[in-house]
Amino acid sequence: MKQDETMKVKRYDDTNVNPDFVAERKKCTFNIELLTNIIDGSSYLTETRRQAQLAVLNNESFSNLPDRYYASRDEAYAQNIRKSAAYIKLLKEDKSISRAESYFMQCLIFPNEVPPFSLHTTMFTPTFESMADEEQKKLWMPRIENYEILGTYIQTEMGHGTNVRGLETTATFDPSTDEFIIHSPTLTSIKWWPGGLGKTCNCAIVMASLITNGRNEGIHPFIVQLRDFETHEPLKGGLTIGDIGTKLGFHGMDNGFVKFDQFRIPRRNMLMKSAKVTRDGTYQKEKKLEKLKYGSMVFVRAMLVFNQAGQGLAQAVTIAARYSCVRRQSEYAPGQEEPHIIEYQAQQHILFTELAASYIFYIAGNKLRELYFTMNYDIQKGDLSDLPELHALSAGLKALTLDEAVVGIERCRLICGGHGYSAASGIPKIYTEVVAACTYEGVHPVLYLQTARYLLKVYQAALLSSSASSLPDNQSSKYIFRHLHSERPRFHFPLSFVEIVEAFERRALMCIEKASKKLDGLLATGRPHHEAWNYSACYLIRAAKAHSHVYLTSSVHEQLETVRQEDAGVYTVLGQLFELYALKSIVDHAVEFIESCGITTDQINICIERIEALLLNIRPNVLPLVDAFDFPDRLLGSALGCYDGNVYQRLYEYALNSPLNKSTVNVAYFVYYIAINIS
Ligand SMILES: CCCCCCCC/C=C\CCCCCCCCCCCCCC(=O)SCCNC(=O)CCNC(=O)[C@H](O)C(C)(C)COP(=O)(O)OP(=O)(O)OC[C@H]1O[C@@H](n2cnc3c(N)ncnc32)[C@H](O)[C@@H]1OP(=O)(O)O
Ligand SMILES: Cc1cc2nc3c(=O)[nH]c(=O)nc-3n(C[C@H](O)[C@H](O)[C@H](O)COP(=O)(O)OP(=O)(O)OC[C@H]3O[C@@H](n4cnc5c(N)ncnc54)[C@H](O)[C@@H]3O)c2cc1C
Repeated sequence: MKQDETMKVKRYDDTNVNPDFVAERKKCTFNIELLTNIIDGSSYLTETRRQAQLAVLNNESFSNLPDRYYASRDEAYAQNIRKSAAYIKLLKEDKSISRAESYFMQCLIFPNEVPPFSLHTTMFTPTFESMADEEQKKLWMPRIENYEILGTYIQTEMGHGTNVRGLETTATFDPSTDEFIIHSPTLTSIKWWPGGLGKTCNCAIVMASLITNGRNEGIHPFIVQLRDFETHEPLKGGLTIGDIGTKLGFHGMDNGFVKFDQFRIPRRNMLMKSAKVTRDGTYQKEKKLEKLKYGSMVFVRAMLVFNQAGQGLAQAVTIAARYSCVRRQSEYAPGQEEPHIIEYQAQQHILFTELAASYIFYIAGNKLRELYFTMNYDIQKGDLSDLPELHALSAGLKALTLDEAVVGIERCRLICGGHGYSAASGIPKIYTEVVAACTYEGVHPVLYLQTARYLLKVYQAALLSSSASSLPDNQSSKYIFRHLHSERPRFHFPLSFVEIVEAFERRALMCIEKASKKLDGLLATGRPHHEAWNYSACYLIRAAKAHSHVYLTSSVHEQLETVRQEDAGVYTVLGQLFELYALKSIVDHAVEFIESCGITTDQINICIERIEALLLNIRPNVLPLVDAFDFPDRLLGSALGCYDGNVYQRLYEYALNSPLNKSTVNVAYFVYYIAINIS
């Protein structure tokens, strides 16, 4: 990114800070900057992020006016298009902007928003790059990279989302014209939900059943132009397109529908890297590359762990923590000043356990992102051996971290009392964005079952192997094999960090064994496989969750081992958060740990006592721990969570700006009430 010499806006206003915050920040026992580097991934990424954020704050085209919480849907969409236009212009003009810089800029330009063009970068382009052949890339990529083509990803239909093989849209090859005919044969086959489809995008990858020579060859991707490149009108020839209407959140996003009525596209618009239809209609495929078509789903699922679960929860925690250090309530000691609500143990238990979870998701999410890019490098070159592990991990972690994050965000809102319910707190917006991610890219029961399907295969292979070296070289195979072929360790309380990871692994292995036994038991009674699988679902989902917890604890433990060499202060606070998250999970799933690790209820009680001690340990650092996330105020968009802690002034300003306050007597009240009931 080109450096801007005129950068003048500071990311924080550190004048006029609430004195309570000044006192809190003085209690800090560790190097905040070092922890920020860990959260970002490196000091280089911290610096990159800050520069990118400054560039956004200095650019008036990216302001959020009119106020984002008062905007109607039309206004919210228009604001997003205005900012998108400026952002895309910038990306086109400054080719030195890196992928990381553009990512950081986008997060701040569209705070807690998925903007209308985002499907272009997250799904349309990656799917095209992965599924198009070289000639197709040469033809299309320049216009895609130049944003002349703005694409979305069209898979889901009104009647089918999860069951991709059950999609009804057809792409029938017509050899007489060398074209595919895209068609929606029923009401339920209307494509429904794609982001940016309603009003914004001019092209799409459409997933449809390929039919040639009378045979249905299954779901394949096609690139389809939807709108005229000049007038932006939907193309003629069989398209009905629109916006699907208001949703729980995503107000600035035009999720859309499209009905195809015998709409024709050239044969070469089928993406032909792993399968093709020749001029005479012959279908050919490379079986080994078949699963590449699922690739963009794996990508987004892997990114959602740090981007939505980690960042979303961390933002809610930051808001709740800062507010808790300002808000005073109730008489604690008779006759004395009301304490800050942060001093109540009940508040600490919720706030600090969510703080711990946000650190775990952020750090594990960063590691998953790195793992994705490492593994995907080989996958794109045609070596798909890591794909099952990556698919299982990204599916399970997307589900588990988002499940826990949305509950955590709501708990943060609740511990802010009444002001948490105001849009001004910023938490409702965070919630509606993050909870959407629990649905898109796959609903969670379905994703857990995908993870479990893989785990049972790994388990069977580990059972039959006498040496780990004969198994695939990945984390799942390693820990499952190791614990399957070794004695259960004796656990000592309080648990060491190494023992914590071991305990999570033993628990996961037990859950996998139980799921396997359950399935085998049902099969042994003569039930068909699909039925036995369905009635093992509760066991299978427990196994997938337990396995995902193994990744969370082991990857953060790995991070801790590195930090230990570097800085004692950061190691101590990060260790406290790790222990708190792990112990809370053990207590929440006590039955599974008692059974799998041979521990007692008394030892669970030791964990409960230890959690209370950790709350006291964490208390002095609470504000520095959320400061370390380094969220600019604009990103949080919160009167309660600003860096300077001037909560009440901002709440008052927010209310004064309410459109309802533009007049002293509202016209509706005058017309409908006074006119009818008082005159
Ligand atoms: C800090 C530095 C920054 C650096 C820069 C970072 C860059 C970051 C960039 C971006 C950040 C992005 C942040 C994200 C922002 C979010 C924006 C997103 C906006 C919204 C997008 C929403 C898009 C959508 O929702 S698209 C629709 C998604 N739909 C689904 O997910 C449907 C779910 N259903 C399915 O996945 C499948 O149909 C199914 C798997 C459930 C069932 O299918 P099936 O019946 O055919 O499968 P089987 O069960 O029979 O399995 C067959 C076989 O295939 C394997 N399989 C299945 N899925 C996959 C897969 N995805 N990958 C690989 N393999 C898969 C399965 O395991 C089976 O294998 P076997 O070997 O066992 O046979
Ligand atoms: C905000 C948002 C943005 C989206 N963006 C896009 C997009 O850009 N492009 C796109 O193509 N799609 C998009 N989608 C669609 C999304 O991917 C689907 O909604 C999602 O995959 C779920 O499919 P469905 O809605 O058909 O639910 P269904 O598949 O009907 O599932 C409903 C419920 O049934 C249960 N269930 C279903 N199948 C099973 C099973 N096999 N086992 C156990 N339980 C099951 C689950 O509890 C599930 O929650 C978006 C959705 C949302 C909410």
